[in-house]
Amino acid sequence: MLNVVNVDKSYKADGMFTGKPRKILKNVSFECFSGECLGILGESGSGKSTLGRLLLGLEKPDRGSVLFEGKNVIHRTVRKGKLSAVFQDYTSSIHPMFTVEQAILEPLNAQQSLSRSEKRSKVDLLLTQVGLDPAYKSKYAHELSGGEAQRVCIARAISTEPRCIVLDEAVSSLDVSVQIQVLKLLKQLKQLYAMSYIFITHDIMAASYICDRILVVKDGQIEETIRVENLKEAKSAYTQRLLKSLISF
Ligand SMILES: Nc1ncnc2c1ncn2[C@@H]1O[C@H](COP(=O)(O)OP(=O)(O)OP(=O)(O)O)[C@@H](O)[C@H]1O
Repeated sequence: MLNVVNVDKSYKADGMFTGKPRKILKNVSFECFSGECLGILGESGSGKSTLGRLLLGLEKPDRGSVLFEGKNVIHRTVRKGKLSAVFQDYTSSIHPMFTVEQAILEPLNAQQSLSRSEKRSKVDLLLTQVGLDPAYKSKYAHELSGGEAQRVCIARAISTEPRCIVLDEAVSSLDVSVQIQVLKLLKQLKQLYAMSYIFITHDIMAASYICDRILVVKDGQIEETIRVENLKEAKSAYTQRLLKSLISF
């Protein structure tokens, strides 16, 4: 369904137009299958979020391509309504001047097929599906807790019934107890909407709870691909280190 083929990506060292480019992603190839939750696990700076932006068509690879159902995601029409995202920073993901209803309606408004009243009742349904009372629709972002705000971001991400959601550290900023609730919710919604997830994280516990398969990224390369049930046999030093830290904890 989502195919990454021989992708390279570099950035200028200072992020500007001067300086020597540094290769952040090196010949990355993999596929995320329909209905799968694919984890992308790696330490800070390994290139996970860069990969996430390329998957969403927000940036262009220097070499190679990202194909969604055979078509390049760089074209807006290929990803519109079918690919969506939930990021770590839930507070800035919701426009401060928007009510929850306006935030959820944003992607829905691009859909011509729904009438205004259909869109309104869809907002109520989406809020219920993410475990929030429909009365939340008149609240603003600053009136929400972290967990509530992330639920609103999830409601917005599923509003167009996408085929795939890229979740970049989507639970990392939440309290541990709220993380578990949101992970459970994501699992239920994945079933309900028959979606795929790309779950970007440095948290092996969260990844092993929600993912079917995990790609371990190191220095911009895929070090290992492993099914969650085989995690204990992971070869990469990074994964072994993470597993050990869990056991000693
Ligand atoms: N727009 C940019 N311009 C220049 N360098 C960048 C840019 N985006 C990312 N980088 C660099 O690319 C490297 C990989 O960053 P990236 O955010 O993809 O890593 P990550 O694995 O997601 O890290 P973290 O877990 O800390 O978020 C970092 O060294 C970062 O400084």
